[in-house]
Amino acid sequence: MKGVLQIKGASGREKKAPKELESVLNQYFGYSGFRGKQLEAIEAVLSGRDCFCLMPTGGGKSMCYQVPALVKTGIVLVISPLIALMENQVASLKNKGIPAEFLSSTQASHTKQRIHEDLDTGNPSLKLLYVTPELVATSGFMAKLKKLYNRGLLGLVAIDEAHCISTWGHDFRPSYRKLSSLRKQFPDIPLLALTATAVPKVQKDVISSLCLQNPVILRASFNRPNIFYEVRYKDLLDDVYSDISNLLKSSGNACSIIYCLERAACDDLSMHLSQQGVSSAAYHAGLNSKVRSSVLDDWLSSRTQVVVATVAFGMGIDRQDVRIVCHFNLPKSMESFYQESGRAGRDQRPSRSVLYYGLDDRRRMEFILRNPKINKAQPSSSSNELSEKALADFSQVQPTLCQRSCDACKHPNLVSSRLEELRRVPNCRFNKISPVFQSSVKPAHLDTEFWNREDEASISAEDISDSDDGNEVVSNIAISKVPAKAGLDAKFKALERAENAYYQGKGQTKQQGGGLADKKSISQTLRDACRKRLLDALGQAKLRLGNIPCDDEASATHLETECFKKYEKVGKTFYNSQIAATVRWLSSATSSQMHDRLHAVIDQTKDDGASGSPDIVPESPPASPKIVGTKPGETSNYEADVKPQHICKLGKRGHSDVSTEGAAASTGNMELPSIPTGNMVLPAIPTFREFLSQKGRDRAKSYSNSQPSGIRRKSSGQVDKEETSKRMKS
Ligand SMILES: Nc1ncnc2c1ncn2[C@@H]1O[C@H](COP(=O)(O)OP(=O)(O)OP(=O)(O)O)[C@@H](O)[C@H]1O
Ligand SMILES: [Mg+2]
Repeated sequence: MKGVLQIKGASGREKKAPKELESVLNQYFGYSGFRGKQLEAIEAVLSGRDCFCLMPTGGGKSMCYQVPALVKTGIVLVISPLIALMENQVASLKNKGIPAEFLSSTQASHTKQRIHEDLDTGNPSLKLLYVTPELVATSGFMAKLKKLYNRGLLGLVAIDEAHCISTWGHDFRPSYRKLSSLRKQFPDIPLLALTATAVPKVQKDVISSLCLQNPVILRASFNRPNIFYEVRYKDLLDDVYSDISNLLKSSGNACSIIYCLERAACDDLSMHLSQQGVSSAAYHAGLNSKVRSSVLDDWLSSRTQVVVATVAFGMGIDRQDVRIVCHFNLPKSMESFYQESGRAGRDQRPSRSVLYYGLDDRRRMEFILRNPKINKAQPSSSSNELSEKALADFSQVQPTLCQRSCDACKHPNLVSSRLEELRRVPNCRFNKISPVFQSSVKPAHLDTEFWNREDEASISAEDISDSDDGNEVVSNIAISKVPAKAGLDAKFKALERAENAYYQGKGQTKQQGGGLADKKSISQTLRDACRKRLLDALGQAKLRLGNIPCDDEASATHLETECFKKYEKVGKTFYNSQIAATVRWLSSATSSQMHDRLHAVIDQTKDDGASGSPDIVPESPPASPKIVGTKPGETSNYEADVKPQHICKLGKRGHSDVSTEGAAASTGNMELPSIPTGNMVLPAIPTFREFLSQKGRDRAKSYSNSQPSGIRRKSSGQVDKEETSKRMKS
């Protein structure tokens, strides 16, 4: 050891000047300064206070107890849920010359003995001891801790991944419950609870379950600005395996993790990737520990580029330069998604999260979450409640605007058109549900590992343009840049380029310059027309939903003003798109969503019976992400099933925006067939592609597109009804 600072004095309060702490950080870890809430957490525990520290994945929570271990008298006991996590941290600390060990069933008995002997001495050399919650629960080990405590040698107890104590958390571990006695057992030793969970309910639960006393509560920002979030739609891809292998190849050997729901899918995908020349290996609990260990070693040392794994891989894996995290299947909750995707870019460098969204996957996940027998970790007594909770968590995998740190915000129209395609493509498939969701399917077939770490424990239309005139450019895309026969992909690519150019070039400059070319401005005539359009859609919605106590005119004005305020500086292209998105939203919103979005108008109607005015649109949206989606137990009709979802990170503004739903937007006033929803016939909204077609027809009369949508798709070579039905049969 490089000479741990020798502290004289009792183990309770040992305050250190920030400068001193920084020098320890620098000396042992080579970092120049503290991140996030590290310093506050360290100071809290050094002053003898309990502390609840919430920092994002990769935020540096470990440092909150590692630095105190170097400046505090006695041992820091770290309770950690995974052996692999402990192994990693201990190895890394030892490399830095810091005396650390872990105790677990996997340790050789002579190693355990040596550790115990050291603990028994009057002056243990150990500074950090990592243990599992299971071990802490044993009377033998508790007796040992008591001895240490009585001798003034227990300096701090850190509970890592503390959300595991909460049944509301995404990683509940029953053994964590036993940690509730720590506060009583060691009354004057600071307890430090660390987690990256973003759910307030879980946070409260952690604090109360651990009986933290008057804790210092620290919450760092959860934004991960270096991660770009993107969703790809399986149902729109010809070959998802090729797509994923191209993604990985184009990243140039970047270190990556792909998460799959099932073990077999890991093996299968890994094999495909290897065949395509991508260095990959599968990792899941079905492999023996030797194999898993060697897969992990190879990946950590860059001999393998990609690990294709179930969730058994990851918690605590500290590889800083993971550039891509893919979800081959939907994660089970927003929290899980945040945690798993958060394994990318721990070095703060630009990284990607790519989620492959499949409609079958969604149904599959809902099935699993509803089925307590598969959901192994659920205590039987509360399985229904937890199933509902799990489904509610899953439904949170929903839109939230993040201001261009995700595909929906950076390429709204691209996402819009894809979502639109998705909504229309697999119509027939929705009616013939994938066999796995039929009641005859036996849960046992699902070899999933998404829930817990048992194995480890036992062990958007006018559109964005690159010219001043959105219409012109969109037409150009439709006519010249992308030939009529070009594949959908080529169109998407062209759109992507146009969107990029918009943001990189004039679009932004203009925005910053504070002026819009006249042709981009939103005229009063346009606004009136849009308001009328919204009014019609609102009328339809009220017919469908019944009693919504809002004044139609006021509500339409309210919604139109929302769209206008949002895009007045950007121009009519975005504005139109947003209006179309809102029309779409009206065609599928539930009563509660309507109440949510129109609450200002509804309240006003209730209060004074008067119509609302545009000015009642709140400038600041609600502080917490709003869930916009199918609630558990809600209808699973066509609209609900294909309800577009995409994942955004928690926004920089810390709020969601209902209009993100508008990522499914399209525009134009073309005649299109209506979309049946239940007993209702809803107003049809043209797809973006249809919009392109319309524009092309108007401009050059060369982009004939008057056939029904199914035939057009076939000509585009992307989606073929016959093909779809063939796929269904096979
Ligand atoms: N102050 C700092 N400056 C630079 N890098 C840091 C700093 N503190 C920690 N790190 C590094 O950041 C990486 C992530 O740290 P750590 O594993 O503690 O994150 P975490 O918050 O525990 O994440 P997770 O929730 O995934 O466990 C580590 O490699 C760590 O060395
Ligand atoms: Mg950690």
